[in-house]
Amino acid sequence: MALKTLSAKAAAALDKELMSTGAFSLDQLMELAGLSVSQVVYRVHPVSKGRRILVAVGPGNNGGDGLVAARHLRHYGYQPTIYYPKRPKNELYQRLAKQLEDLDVPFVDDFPAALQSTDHVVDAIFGFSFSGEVREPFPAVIQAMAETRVPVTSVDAPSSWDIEEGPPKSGVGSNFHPDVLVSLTAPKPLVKHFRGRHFIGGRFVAPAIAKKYDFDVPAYEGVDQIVEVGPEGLKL
Ligand SMILES: NC(=O)C1=CN([C@@H]2O[C@H](COP(=O)(O)OP(=O)(O)OC[C@H]3O[C@@H](n4cnc5c(N)ncnc54)[C@H](O)[C@@H]3O)[C@@H](O)[C@H]2O)[C@H](O)CC1
Ligand SMILES: [K+]
Repeated sequence: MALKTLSAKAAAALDKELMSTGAFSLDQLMELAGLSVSQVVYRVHPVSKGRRILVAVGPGNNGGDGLVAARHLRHYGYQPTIYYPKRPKNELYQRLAKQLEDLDVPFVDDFPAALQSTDHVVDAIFGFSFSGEVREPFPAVIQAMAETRVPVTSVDAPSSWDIEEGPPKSGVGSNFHPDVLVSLTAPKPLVKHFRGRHFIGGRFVAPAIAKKYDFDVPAYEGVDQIVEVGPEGLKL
């Protein structure tokens, strides 16, 4: 079954609908999104491959997913480190950061330096609301993720990629190809340019809503919050 995708506009509308007529709160959706990300990391990078996970956190909800994932990873026995250069005043993000501080998760200022001593990177900088050229301080971070040999898992989108068109033709991000992608609820059109391991997460969409937005809810198994998309497409 070929993958149906959600444009940036449709993904934002779906988000809004889930939090209005769908009766979800943002905390709930973010918790489930971040839980999905943590399960993907556990699947592709078990603790035996190294405990150190560097999470690059952006200023929006994509970053919030990264903070939640880091908390779950800490409880699974990993040692997450957070790079969070633009911290919004918003209460939700402050609470997520406090929860990590209470678990003694370190926050660092120098991303390239932290990259020297990590086993895996989670890219939670930008998701479906990214547009235009990457602004400071993130160009050097994207560049470091593009150049490193440490595997990178991107949350919802490889940060700096255009949601519809994929990697920029030149400049920052044009050479960024993460190893793993976790699409939340449904893949975005950029996925046609992605060549790594691809998972769908965000197990919270009712069938009627998926039908309205014309995407497929994958066949999640048991207690899994994620499904890997094989070369043959989505298992339904
Ligand atoms: N329904 C779901 O699947 C859910 C997904 N979630 C996650 O939320 C993000 C989308 O979050 P949003 O807050 O709308 O935006 P982003 O995090 O993608 O980024 C906005 C943030 O970034 C800044 N920004 C935009 N462009 C640039 C740029 N060129 N340079 C620098 N900064 C930029 C902008 O100003 C904002 O501050 C989705 O992808 C999922 O990961 C939810 O967690 C739950 C529901
Ligand atoms: K991302």
